[in-house]
Amino acid sequence: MTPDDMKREAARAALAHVESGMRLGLGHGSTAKHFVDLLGEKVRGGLEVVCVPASEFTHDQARDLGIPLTTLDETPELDLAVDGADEIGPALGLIKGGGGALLREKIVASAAASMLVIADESKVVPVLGRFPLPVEVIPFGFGATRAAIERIAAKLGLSGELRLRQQSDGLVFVTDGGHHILDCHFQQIPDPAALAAGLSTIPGVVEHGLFLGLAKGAYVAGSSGVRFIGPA
Ligand SMILES: O=C[C@H](O)[C@H](O)[C@H](O)COP(=O)(O)O
Repeated sequence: MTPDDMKREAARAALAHVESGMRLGLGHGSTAKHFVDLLGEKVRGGLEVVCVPASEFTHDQARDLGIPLTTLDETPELDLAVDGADEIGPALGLIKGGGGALLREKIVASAAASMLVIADESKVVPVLGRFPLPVEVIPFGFGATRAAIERIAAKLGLSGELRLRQQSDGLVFVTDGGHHILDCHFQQIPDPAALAAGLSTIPGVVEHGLFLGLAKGAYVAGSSGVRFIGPA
């Protein structure tokens, strides 16, 4: 099985939680894309759901598949959000935002009664932080915001490069919300809750990619099949 096959199998497992009448949040990324594809097949077969996509990309994919869409303005409460992750750590703590969609993903996940993560086995880690933590920042005051993040990190004993995300053409990456992303190469984040609390005090930080206490379970696919990680 290729890593892409594994992602699809994890997505298929999560699909078993979807019932007619549900209001769903759809995440972003290569694993979430499989979920949306499979959901589209179910919708063509008669499943009735309404969905809030967490990115413009997912919106267009779902629309093209004929999946009924809504917004959090029309439908402020969702039953279930299904999304990928860049890392799955202890207690289902996550790093997300590798694809730049962390802000809308967190808004969508927070509006849902439950969030399920879908991933291949490579995403499961003993300590978060090997994947650079994406922090979404307002362009105004960028230098001051960056310095504030470094100070908060240093207080927690964290160091490493804070890299402004760029596209492959060298232009600065801009999120769907019009913000920039600083990828923080901390390597290890032993106390994610303390870092999340610190980052939330910085005015120029819109949101960060630490998803703590949001996921209720994860379907993780490896070469020997799919396993479920539940709450500790
Ligand atoms: O911003 C992107 C999201 O948080 C993705 O869910 C995350 O990066 C995982 O993406 P993938 O499924 O492509 O590994």
